[in-house]
This record gives sequence, C-alpha cells and structure tokens, in this order.
Amino acid sequence: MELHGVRVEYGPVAAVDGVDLTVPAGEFTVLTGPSGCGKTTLLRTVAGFETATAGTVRVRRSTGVVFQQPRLFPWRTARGNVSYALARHGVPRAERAVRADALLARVGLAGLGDRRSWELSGGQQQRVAIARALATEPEILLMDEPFSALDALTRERLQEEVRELAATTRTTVLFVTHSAEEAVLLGHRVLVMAPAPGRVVAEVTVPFRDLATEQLRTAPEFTALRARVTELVRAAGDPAPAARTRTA
Ligand SMILES: Nc1ncnc2c1ncn2[C@@H]1O[C@H](COP(=O)(O)OP(=O)(O)OP(=O)(O)O)[C@@H](O)[C@H]1O
Repeated sequence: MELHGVRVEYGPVAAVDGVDLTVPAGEFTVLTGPSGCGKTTLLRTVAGFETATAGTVRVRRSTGVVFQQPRLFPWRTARGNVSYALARHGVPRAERAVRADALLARVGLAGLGDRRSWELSGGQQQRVAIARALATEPEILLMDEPFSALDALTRERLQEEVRELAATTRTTVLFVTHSAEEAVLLGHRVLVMAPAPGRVVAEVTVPFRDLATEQLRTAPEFTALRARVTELVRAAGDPAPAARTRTA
C-alpha cells in the first residue's frame, strides 16, 4: 500500500496534506497523534471512503476495516456476519460456513458461530468484526481505534491476540490509536502526525517484534520508547513556533 503526496479536503479545509506513506507487506504500521491531526481521514482514504484531491493512493487488492464499534448485523449470527463478507467477496455458498468458522477460530471464537451479537461481549463482537475484515483476504487490514471502547482487561487481551495474529499470519496492518502504549506494543513502526494540515512529522522504529507481549509491557526499553512517543505526540499538538512567537 502506497500513498504519495496525498491531500484530502473537507470543504476549504485540508484535513491532511503532502502525506507519503508506504506500508510494506507484512508490516504493522501505527498512526498516532493529537486529536484532529487526520489519522482517521488517512485511514478512510486508504479504505476508499474518502477521495484524495491531490496525490496518489495505491492499494492493489481490497482493504479490510475495523472501526471503534463492531458494527455487526444484529440479526445475523457471528458466522452469518462473516459469511456475508465472504459472499460479497465471491466465495461460493457451499464453502462459506467452513471458511467463516475457520476465521472465527483464528480470532479465538471457535464454537461461538451460532451466537448473535447480543449474546456476545463487546470484545467478542470486535473479534467477529476482525474475522469479517479478514474474510476478503485484504491486502491491508485497517484498524481505527478498535479497542478504545473496550474495558482495560479485554483491551489488553485483544492487543496481545492481534499482535500474535499479525505476526503469525504476516498480516499487513495500518492501525490508528491515541495510546502510546498500544502504538509501541503493536507497531513495527509508529508514525506521529501533527494537525493543520494533517501530516506525518515523526517516525519511530520499534525493535521489539521478537519479544513476547507479557515481557514487553514491563521492559524498561518499552517504557522508554512509550515515553518518547508520548513526548512526540505532545510536541506535535503544540502550536507551531511561529504562532507562539506571534502571541508572545
Ligand atoms: N466529515 C468531515 N467534515 C469536515 N471536517 C472534517 C470531517 N471529518 C474530519 N474533519 C476534520 O478533519 C481534520 C482531521 O480529522 P480526523 O478525524 O481525520 O482526525 P483524527 O486525528 O482521526 O482525530 P481524533 O484523534 O480526534 O479521532 C479535523 O480538523 C476534523 O475536524
């Protein structure tokens, strides 16, 4: 997936401008930054929900999207929600149930295919949403703060599972979060954006991909890198030096 010189406007306002971003196959890239810096806009542009007014967006195959809310069809079962995505992807009817169950098993929901969304916890619903997003075998999985509506424990567990899933299946991921901890835990690379207009201002390479998640959270190197990302996000949200000079 490649973006070159991307600009997206809402009316007269450029939400993002001049963004170059390449996510190589198998890489987990995280976008973070202060509120309003264009993270969601960029993700939606890769998904094809927004149109770039300048620059190029290159996605070879489909994308799979997971939002903050699971957005399942409530009248369908977990299997039915995933099967629907398989159907839209052109998978023959006879194969859908087996494929859906395999996808549900991959996200830790083996045996729960018959449940409807009200019979699933928030974390389980979000797992169905991930299985559904993976159903189209997307070139890239796009995740927009997928765990921020979940309780802390469920969130931690899903972070660990998505980290393992991405590593074992070499899924290419572009992930938006406000959390420096989540960014450093999940990403191979963390990109920090600044607002007005939204652009990438810093890039941090995360060297922990071979470490187990349980060890990572308390490792001093992890804590230090998390603090660095927090500092970069804070700096990105500060008014530009020129503006500060004017008000001084
Ligand atoms: N539909 C829209 N119409 C007009 N302006 C919009 C629209 N969506 C976003 N914007 C503006 O574009 C800019 C970027 O918004 P975006 O939601 O992409 O930022 P974000 O970094 O994802 O923010 P947050 O972290 O708060 O979710 C903001 O200034 C926002 O107000």
